[in-house]
Amino acid sequence: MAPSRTKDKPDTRADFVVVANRLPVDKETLADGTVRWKQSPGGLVTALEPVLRSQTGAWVGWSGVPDAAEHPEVDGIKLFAVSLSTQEIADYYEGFSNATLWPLYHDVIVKPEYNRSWWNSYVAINRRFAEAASEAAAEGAVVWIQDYQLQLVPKMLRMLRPDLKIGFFLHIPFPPVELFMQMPWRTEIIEGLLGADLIGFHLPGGAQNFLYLARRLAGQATSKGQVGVRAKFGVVQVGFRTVRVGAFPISIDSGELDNRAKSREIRKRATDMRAELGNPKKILLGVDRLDYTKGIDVRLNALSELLEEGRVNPDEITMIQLATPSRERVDSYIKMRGDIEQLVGNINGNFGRVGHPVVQYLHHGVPRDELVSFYVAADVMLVTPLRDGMNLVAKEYVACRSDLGGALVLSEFTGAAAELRQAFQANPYDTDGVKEAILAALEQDPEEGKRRMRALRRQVLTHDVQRWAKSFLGALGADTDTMPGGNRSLDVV
Ligand SMILES: Nc1nc2c(ncn2[C@@H]2O[C@H](COP(=O)(O)OP(=O)(O)O)[C@@H](O)[C@H]2O)c(=O)[nH]1
Ligand SMILES: O=P(O)(O)OC[C@H]1O[C@H](O[C@H]2O[C@H](CO)[C@@H](O)[C@H](O)[C@H]2O)[C@H](O)[C@@H](O)[C@@H]1O
Repeated sequence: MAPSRTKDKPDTRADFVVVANRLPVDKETLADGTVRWKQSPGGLVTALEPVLRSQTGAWVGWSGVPDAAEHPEVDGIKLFAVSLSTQEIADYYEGFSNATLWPLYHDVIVKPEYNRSWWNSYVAINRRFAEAASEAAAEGAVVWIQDYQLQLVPKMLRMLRPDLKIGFFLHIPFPPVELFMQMPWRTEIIEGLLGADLIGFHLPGGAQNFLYLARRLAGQATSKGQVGVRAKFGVVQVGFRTVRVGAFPISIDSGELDNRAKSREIRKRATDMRAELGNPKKILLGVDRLDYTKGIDVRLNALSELLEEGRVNPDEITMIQLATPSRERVDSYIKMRGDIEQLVGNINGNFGRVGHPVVQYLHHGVPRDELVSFYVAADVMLVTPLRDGMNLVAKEYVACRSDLGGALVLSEFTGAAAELRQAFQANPYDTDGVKEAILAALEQDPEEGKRRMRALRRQVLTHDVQRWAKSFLGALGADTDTMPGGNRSLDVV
């Protein structure tokens, strides 16, 4: 992706429009006042950017900073910026989206805050996104709305533009009824979502939870059978309209990543990295936004106990934790950062040597090629969320391992766990279980490791993001003939 210059709002309407809280690029103003655009954080953008590039479409979203109304141009994608003020970012994004909905939908790992002025802002900003989408969409266009920040947009947009085909995809878990019922504006949210023609979740469980709540809160007639994966959709009857509900596990551009990871430059960089780290026997790796859902503390606590018990030798391992800054003004994130950094400090204080910290922790993102080199270099990938909608990092690691090396430790509570069955899976709340999974990954027999990695790669390479988009958009009734791939050829040794 090469963001180039900014321009006026695109003057033609598009037949295919993605609406997401974030644009694929964030605006950054450097100390000398120059402006540059860089890829936005998170898996939603990683997944959708190649999909939109393969279609001629438009993307409606926010540029990540206050009061920015420029419309950057990215690889031919028309970008429609939605401007948010500082107060709106505090109320709609940091408040209702990330201190109410995010924890409620992630098993209330921290306590959700229910604040009426945040809700009012959420309604107002959802209306602004609906108006922007309406402006961007041509007559009869397909509009694909993304994620929890925009759950009211489907209904608002339908009222503005009944001619459109409207899809909605939720990138995070959809909670069970016992938790969702806490939400003071629960009926408004269910009715907002029901404005779509098709509502997608990563897993059948989320779809099932939604169907139950549509029946209970919106009083709609719904199907009762089990929802399948990319098949056997649920149905909600809303007056004369039929809304379909399905499970579509998201993925990555696995073929592209597989090729990139095989390049000579990446291989060499991975070898150099190992040498820079002092050629440890084993490299362990964590790659996450710094978020309390990701269970960074889970893996650090497990590692700390293994070191204390002498079951892992600190001279033989290095753990690298990349932690991209995220939602840094939200209280729970501020506290968690302190907790994680203290844990890292404790491990290094107790088990490190001068020139050899056991855990190398970076609180900033690294360039994509550097990240890919880390994946290639790592012997054990640690993915231990307490809850995660999918977790693309787990799939990226697998896509980078055409050498069939490496081992994946994976929390059962990620969406990815349903597909990556040959990973070393563990319950992140069971510290002993996580320790056993880490030890098993560190000590795996190389032939057994190859067998596992071959099976993981078969799943990731045949279920890529193009297939995800094609299955969702096909079910929505969009024309998917121009979309590439969906069933890339296997390239496993
Ligand atoms: N370039 C780069 N990408 C990163 C970095 N850290 C995380 N990512 C990407 O961010 C995405 C995270 O997606 P996912 O695991 O689904 O978790 P999410 O953050 O909750 O969306 C993946 O595509 C990662 O490759 C980094 O340091 N550099
Ligand atoms: O936009 P931010 O507040 O900086 O957060 C980044 C994104 O985080 C979340 O990502 C989710 O989507 C991934 C792709 O489907 C999925 O793998 C992961 O489990 C989710 O956590 C969030 O849902 C996005 O809206 C944010 O842009």
